[in-house]
Amino acid sequence: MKTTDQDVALSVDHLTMAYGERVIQRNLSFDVGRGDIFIIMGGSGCGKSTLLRHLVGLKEPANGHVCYGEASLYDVSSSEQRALMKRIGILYQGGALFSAMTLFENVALPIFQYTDYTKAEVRELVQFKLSLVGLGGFEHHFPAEISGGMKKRAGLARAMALDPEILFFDEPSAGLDPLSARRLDDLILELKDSLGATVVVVTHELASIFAIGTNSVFLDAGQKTMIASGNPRELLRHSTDPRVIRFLTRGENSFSEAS
Ligand SMILES: Nc1ncnc2c1ncn2[C@@H]1O[C@H](COP(=O)(O)OP(=O)(O)OP(=O)(O)O)[C@@H](O)[C@H]1O
Repeated sequence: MKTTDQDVALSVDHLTMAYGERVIQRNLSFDVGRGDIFIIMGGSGCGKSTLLRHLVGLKEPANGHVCYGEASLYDVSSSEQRALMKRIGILYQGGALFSAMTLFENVALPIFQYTDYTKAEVRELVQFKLSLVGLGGFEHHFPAEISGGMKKRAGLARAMALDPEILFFDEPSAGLDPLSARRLDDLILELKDSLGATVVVVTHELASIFAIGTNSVFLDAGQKTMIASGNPRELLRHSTDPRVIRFLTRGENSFSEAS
C-alpha cells in the first residue's frame, strides 16, 4: 500500500554510509511508517548500528538524506537539529545508565536537560515513567543493584522521558535470557500501543523480529546495500532471495515462532 507523507515518521533517501574511504552501505532508500515497529536486520558487520547512528544524528551521511518530515536532519541548522532530536528517544545496548546515579536521577537527566519543568513536575514524571516499565519503587536504586532486564527497562524509561515520537533500540535483547527478552518485547509492544510511538529496532534475534516487527530493511554486507524490505513474516513467506531466507530461517525454534 502506498503511504502518504503524513503516514511517514522518517524517510531515508539514497543514503550512503562510510567510515573515511570505506563504504559500509550505499543507496539505502526506505520509509519508516508512523506506528511501525521497524526492524533493521542483516548479518554481523553489515552496518546495522552504523545505520542507526545515521538515523539519530550521530553520523553524517557520505551521501543522501535522513528526513524527519520536511526536514533533512544533516542539512538543517544546529538549533533545528536539536529540536528534531528532542522528538526521539534512544535505548542503547545495556541500557547505558550512569552508574553513579540512581534510577530516578538517570531518568530525570534528559528532562532537566531539555525542559524547564519544576522539580515537583520532574519528580512526578520520573515516577510515572518508571512505573510504566514496572520499576515503581526502585527510584533510589543504583544500576549495579538491579538485574540486566531491569537496567534495560530503566533505559527504556529514560528513552521515553520526553514522550518521543520515535524510539530507537540498539539490540534491546542482547545479554538477556529468553524470558526477559520476551518480556522486553511485550513491553515494547505495550508502550508502542499506549503511546502511539514509532519504534526502530536493530536486532538479530529472530524471535523478536517475528514477534514485534511490522516492517523492516535487510542489509547485505557482500552487496553493501539493502536487498529486501517489508514485513518480516511476509519476507519469510515470499522472499526468493536465498540470503534473506537463510537469515530468517536459522534456528528451528525461531522459525516455528514465525509460522
Ligand atoms: N567507528 C568506526 N570506524 C571505522 N569502522 C567502523 C566503525 N564502526 C563500525 N565500523 C565498521 O563498519 C562495519 C559495520 O559495523 P556495524 O557495527 O554498523 O555493523 P552491525 O551490522 O551493527 O554489526 P553487528 O551485528 O556485529 O553488531 C564493520 O565492518 C565495522 O568494523
